[in-house]
Amino acid sequence: MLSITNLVKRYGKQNAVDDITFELGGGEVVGLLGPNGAGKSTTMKCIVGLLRKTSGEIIIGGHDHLSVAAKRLFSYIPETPYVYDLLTVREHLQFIAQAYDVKDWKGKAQDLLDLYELDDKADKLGRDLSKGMRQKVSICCALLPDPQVLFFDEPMIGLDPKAIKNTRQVFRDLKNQGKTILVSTHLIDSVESIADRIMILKSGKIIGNDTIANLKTQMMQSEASTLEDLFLELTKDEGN
Ligand SMILES: Nc1ncnc2c1ncn2[C@@H]1O[C@H](COP(=O)(O)OP(=O)(O)OP(=O)(O)O)[C@@H](O)[C@H]1O
Repeated sequence: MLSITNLVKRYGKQNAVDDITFELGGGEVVGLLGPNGAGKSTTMKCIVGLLRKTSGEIIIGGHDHLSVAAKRLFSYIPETPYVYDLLTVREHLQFIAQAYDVKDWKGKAQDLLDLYELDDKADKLGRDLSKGMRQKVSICCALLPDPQVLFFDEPMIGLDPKAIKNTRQVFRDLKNQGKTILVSTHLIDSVESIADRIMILKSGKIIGNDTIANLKTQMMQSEASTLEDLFLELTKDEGN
């Protein structure tokens, strides 16, 4: 469903994404882990076309990632939520529904507003929303068109505990519906229970790409007592 070949994104002399190649099969849920500055957001932004890649190929559902056909297939939840200042919460959902031609959108939008406890904020303007509320609106907008592929960049940051719990359930539901999901995070425990596979990015390179089951086997054979410890072990700098 997603195929990335030799992706490079250079800022000046620095390769923020340094020749990475990977695939996500249809229905696969993959966690993209890495320390600060590893290149997770840059990879995501290149995939969704917000940043121009330096080189490489990105194919979504058989289409070049910049084509309209590819864009119809996916939603992206950015690390920093962007909302329109002068649209209300409900108008955001209406806008997405009209842009993506979502049938019977009102009922679906209401379910999302209820799930994320935004119903009483539905008439608030974007500019008056807190960071967490913006994040919730961003997630609702991404879910409304019912895309096949979802790219979540640090989705839990800024959410309250209830919204985190709901988002975990949303992940499980999406997985059961056979959606393909790439979710970037610093926190392995936020994806441990739903991811089929974990990719570890460090200094723009993929240094680990394995199933949760295999990582757990590796964990037992090492000094690590949790996957978090194993992740820290794999990503630690030489000399530390
Ligand atoms: N606009 C930019 N100009 C120059 N360098 C950048 C720019 N954006 C990111 N970088 C650099 O690219 C590298 C990768 O950054 P990126 O934001 O993709 O990392 P990340 O893994 O998402 O980090 P975090 O977990 O902190 O969000 C970092 O070294 C960062 O300093």
